[in-house]
Amino acid sequence: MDLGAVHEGSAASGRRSSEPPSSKDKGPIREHRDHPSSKMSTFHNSPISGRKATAFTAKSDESHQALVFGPQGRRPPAENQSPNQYKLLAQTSSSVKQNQKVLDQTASSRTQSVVKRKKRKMGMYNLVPKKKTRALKQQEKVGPPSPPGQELDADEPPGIEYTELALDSLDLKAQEELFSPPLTVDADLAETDLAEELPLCCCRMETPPSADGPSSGEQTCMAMESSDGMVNRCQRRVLKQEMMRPSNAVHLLVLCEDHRAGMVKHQCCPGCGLFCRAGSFQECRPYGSISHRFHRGCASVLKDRRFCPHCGENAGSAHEVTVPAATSRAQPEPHVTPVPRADPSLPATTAVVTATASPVLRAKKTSERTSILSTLDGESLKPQKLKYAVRLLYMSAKEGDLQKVIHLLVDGKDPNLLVEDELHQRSPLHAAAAAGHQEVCHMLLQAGANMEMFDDKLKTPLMCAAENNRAEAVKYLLTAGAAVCHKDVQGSTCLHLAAKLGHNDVLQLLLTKAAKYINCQDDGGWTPVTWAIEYKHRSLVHLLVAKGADVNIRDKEENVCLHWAALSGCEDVSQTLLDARGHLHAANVHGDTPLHVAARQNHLECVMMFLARGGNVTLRNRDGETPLDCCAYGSKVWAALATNKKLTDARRQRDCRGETLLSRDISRGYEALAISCVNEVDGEPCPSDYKYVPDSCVTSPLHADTDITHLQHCSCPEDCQSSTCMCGQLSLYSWYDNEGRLPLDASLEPPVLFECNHACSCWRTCRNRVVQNGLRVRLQLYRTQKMGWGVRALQDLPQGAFVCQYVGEIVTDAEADKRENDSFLFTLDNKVGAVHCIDARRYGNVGRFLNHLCEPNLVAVQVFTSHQDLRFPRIAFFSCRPIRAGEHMGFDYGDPYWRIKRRFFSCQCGSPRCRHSSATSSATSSSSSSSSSSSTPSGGVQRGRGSDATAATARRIVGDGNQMEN
Ligand SMILES: C[S@@+](CC[C@H](N)C(=O)[O-])C[C@H]1O[C@@H](n2cnc3c(N)ncnc32)[C@H](O)[C@@H]1O
Repeated sequence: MDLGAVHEGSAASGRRSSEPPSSKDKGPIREHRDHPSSKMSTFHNSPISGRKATAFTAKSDESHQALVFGPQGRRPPAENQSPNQYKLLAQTSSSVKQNQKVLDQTASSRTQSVVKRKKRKMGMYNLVPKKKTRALKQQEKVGPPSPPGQELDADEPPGIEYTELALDSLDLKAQEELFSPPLTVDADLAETDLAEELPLCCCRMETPPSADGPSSGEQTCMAMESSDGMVNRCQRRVLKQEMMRPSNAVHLLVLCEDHRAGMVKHQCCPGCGLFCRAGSFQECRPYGSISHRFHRGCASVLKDRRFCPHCGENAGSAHEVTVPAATSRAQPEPHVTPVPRADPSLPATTAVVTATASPVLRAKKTSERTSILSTLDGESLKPQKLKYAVRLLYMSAKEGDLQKVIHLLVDGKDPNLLVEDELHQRSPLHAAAAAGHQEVCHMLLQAGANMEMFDDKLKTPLMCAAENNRAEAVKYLLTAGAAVCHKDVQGSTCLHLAAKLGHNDVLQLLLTKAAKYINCQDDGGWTPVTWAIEYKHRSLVHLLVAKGADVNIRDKEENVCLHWAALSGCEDVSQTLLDARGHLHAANVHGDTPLHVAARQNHLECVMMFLARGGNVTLRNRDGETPLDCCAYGSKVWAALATNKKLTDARRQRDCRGETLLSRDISRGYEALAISCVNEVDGEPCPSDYKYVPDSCVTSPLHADTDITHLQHCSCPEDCQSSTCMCGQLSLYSWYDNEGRLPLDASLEPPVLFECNHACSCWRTCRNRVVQNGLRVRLQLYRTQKMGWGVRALQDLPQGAFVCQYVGEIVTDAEADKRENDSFLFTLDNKVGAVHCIDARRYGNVGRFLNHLCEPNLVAVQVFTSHQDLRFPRIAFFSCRPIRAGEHMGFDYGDPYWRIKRRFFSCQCGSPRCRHSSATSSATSSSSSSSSSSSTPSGGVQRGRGSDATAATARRIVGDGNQMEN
């Protein structure tokens, strides 16, 4: 990952193209990553491209539940045998005699049988399900024919020993698979896999001595020497009764000590059973000086390929050897060298088998009197096939061949040796985990495999499983306790690998144990979510972010996740990152913001998204470039950025005029529509010396009549949809038209309205309910030039529209007189009982900001809704003429108000017909002062008293209830 390189190489901008490489080009990121950072498409040197598929078709041999170690294709296990025993086969002496005829069979028939019995291999053991023992016993009798030379007499005595290893104790999925029919072998198996199908010789195995056999003194060696077409039988006496054979294709032989030694040295041809010690034969030398002898026609054949019948190496590499008969016995063993034992003190993780370091065996110079068994049983023999055996274990683990793995593990093969495999040096557990063979992993762990072993790339088996999307294997290894904290050579954890490769299920599994490593940075400073973003694994990004991935962690180039999202052009990912508080204006070491990167990459959607989320088109990087400078002139990205810049500039000019949004809703959500507050005049903050309340309140009991039985109500069965509805004996009918407007006659006083209420028979949706429905008009509180705060409409309003109420604290007249500030007092006087006022000074709604207009566009109307106590009408403002959006709204405070207030200030409504400006007030002062106590100007409802409470002389004009007296 190198945004700087992309930055530099951007074709869109063309910038930096002539510049020498900057210091960032030599940064640790590039050095470490070794990726072609000049191109976006090859951004990471991802293991995706370099990784070869390692998943093979899992092979499953016959269905098995228990493992029975016995001769191939021979007998089912005896049910009464004890588990956990591993014994070489015993064979009765009668069968030995019968086996004599095997020696006459041709080599070609051997190889054919090998091909036919693909799953019945020499040197391998069968797995027979314990529960199927009886059934298989019958099947075996009528089943696949035994190979030539291995046919059994129907009455063959049950003298063969079997050993069972109970698989049902393992509780593995493998049990199911073992019962399933064998899978077809993938035609694309690699050459090495083909080789693993081949049988191996069993030159170093022997049976226990048979009690039924002849005594040693009675028997001569059964070995047959072949020499250029001539076959000679050995005549030496047999000292030991243990039998041997080079392969299961030939019969067991009782041998003299000389031929026992020759057998161990692989001098007996597994194809025909004849010893190759003179004449012409093939010699395979798989590792250094080890020699495997066989006849040309006895090579194992599989898929038209020929292999050494001893070890499975390609027979093409075997050499034709000719040994003169006379010298054959005296020929030394030049190719055999001692085998050093692996140092057990060395840690398993460091044990690597290579061709050059492969130990080879020099067979013990045993005398004929030395027991070959002691040689066979001796540990010194084990490394002889070390490389091959370990590789076989590795390949078996890789292929998921559970039988073979178990066999090799039981045979003592080390599960912790690393094996060279294509690009890697890995342990069998790495291979099994990478291929997703959960049951093989389990078996290897049971055999002592190290779960935390590193391969040559410092990857653990868990990493291999994660990298290859092996969810089951990952789950198993996590359950088994595999550590999740390890880092490979690039500093990647298993989380990085899964995120990079888009392995959703694996990532979810890993997060259950590795959540605390979710923000772990690799050698480039990248976190798992960074990789998921770069490779556009959207669901993984969402998952990681939801699990707490920090999207603002800086990599070594100071990029945050949004830089990478901009680079990959993922608009939705960008959105997710911004929602997770990603820094849109974060600058990397080049000063580039995500908007610079998106612009340079010509990612229009990202650019538009960033702009929509507040991206700053004017920020400059270290080269002085804005995002506009980074994109191609005339492109869509350029157009989007240029348009945004124009709008931004215009807005800034407007901002210079000073309109500032002080509150998006002064009602704090209490009104159905938000009421914003702006100030474009001065620095006055949003009014805060009162509490916004949506309905009038009291601070001392008023005992309003809220008795429901006292309510006038309509008895209309449905609702009062008609303006002419006269339902009931009471004159409760709708003043409102179908649009909810109040038809007003400017020449008449506004009526007192009685809206339908909860005592009515109509529905709550009835048309005669407008004021009680609350605010329905978009209003704004704004700073006026000369009248302090004012209210304006943000929409056009027709005449008769309900605008808002005058809400405040309902107080008695006496209480009102005591109040210091009378600027927000509104008198409620219906000449019924004691007079009350609404004081919006301490508690109020938007109505408290309505100013006086000499040419008002609002009129105050008394309305009763939930009660009809005439002392406490609601004061509702309706538009008395059409109002344009942005128009200042106000009502006429009334002349009595101004007769008091003009001593302190004059009207600033600015109307050409203003009656209370300084100019007009002086002209009218003399006349008004003489008539102040008797005048009853209509329309004014605001109470005026003067700013000095002690000088208050105001008296209320009771009149029609809409006027006030001073
Ligand atoms: C109910 S408040 C209106 C809101 C007020 N403008 C504010 O800033 O809070 C009444 C006060 O507004 C001012 N006012 C209202 N109408 C006015 C006008 N036409 N000319 C001058 N001042 C006015 C006066 O100070 C008056 O006492």
